[in-house]
Amino acid sequence: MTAVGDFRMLNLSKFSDLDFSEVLPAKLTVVKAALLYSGCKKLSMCGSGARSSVLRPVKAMESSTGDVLTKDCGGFPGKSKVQITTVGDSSNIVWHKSSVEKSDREELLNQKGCIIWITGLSGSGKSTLACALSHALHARGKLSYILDGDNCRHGLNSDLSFKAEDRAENIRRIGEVAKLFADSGVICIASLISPYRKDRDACRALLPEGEFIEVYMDVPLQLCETRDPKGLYKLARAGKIKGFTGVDDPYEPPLNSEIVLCQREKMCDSPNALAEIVILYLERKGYLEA
Ligand SMILES: Nc1ncnc2c1ncn2[C@@H]1O[C@H](COP(=O)(O)OS(=O)(=O)O)[C@@H](OP(=O)(O)O)[C@H]1O
Ligand SMILES: Nc1ncnc2c1ncn2[C@@H]1O[C@H](COP(=O)(O)OP(=O)(O)O)[C@@H](O)[C@H]1O
Repeated sequence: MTAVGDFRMLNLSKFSDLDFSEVLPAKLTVVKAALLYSGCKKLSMCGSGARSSVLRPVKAMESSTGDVLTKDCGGFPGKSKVQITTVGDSSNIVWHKSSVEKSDREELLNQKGCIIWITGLSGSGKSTLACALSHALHARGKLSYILDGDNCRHGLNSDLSFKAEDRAENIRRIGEVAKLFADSGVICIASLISPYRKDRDACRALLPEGEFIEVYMDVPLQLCETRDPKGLYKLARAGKIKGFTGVDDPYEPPLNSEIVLCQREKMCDSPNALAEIVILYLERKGYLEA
């Protein structure tokens, strides 16, 4: 990391346990407050104490190509060398990097951000597992958030139908949102049918190796149909819902899921027991500590 500009480097690791409010002038107390609030022990901070009445955190940033971006998040005027790019249909855009990084947030939360992607037929127990898992993580002091396909279709994805390209867009959007949650340090639980392998794998590719954890609810269609808590299979069989997954629309089972939860008639583990399997995986992979 290259530091730029006129500033003094402060290393929080030296300050985090000390109370400077009595010995430092007011300007530096502002810095201390910003540092402590960030909770990031290795965060290097700098401020132009001599001229500014409010010290702002500044950190040098690098573009993906390695160029140093001198634009700071505190709005300092001065020369800026920025990387202007085009992504999809968005042209002339610039990636703004924050001085508080994923690792800083993870340290604050004492966990690692990741995505638990639960896939399976309607009625296979995705939402039930997502709730049990979120509850169990909460009980351990771990922050999680559920992105449920059904729920997202009430807002973010209410413009999408169940035809293949709309399902793909549904999955893409949830994947992108889940990626943001993971970057925030949260354990993001995405629970949606996501019937196509290609779409799930595209979401996996958005994250660094290991951070996308696919959980396959391996439950036979017949059992899902017997459960039918919303009566949707009955409507689909009666021809009143067209293109229902498993009935007249495809479901492509994952080939290499990190976790497969196999449920058969009269051989179903409780939702809490299934959640424990996922938690054990997270523990072993180090996701439940920073
Ligand atoms: N045609 C069709 N096929 C499958 N499911 C249907 C359909 N129409 C409505 N529903 C209801 O929508 C829920 C699935 O939404 P998802 O966003 O998870 O689906 S997908 O990932 O885009 O395939 C699904 O919820 P779950 O039962 O929780 O899976 C259904 O309640
Ligand atoms: N582990 C389980 N054992 C037995 N029944 C379950 C289990 N998980 C879920 N169920 C039941 O199956 C039905 C479908 O569960 P749900 O979580 O809504 O599935 P999905 O979100 O995949 O559609 C519900 O009636 C739920 O109570």
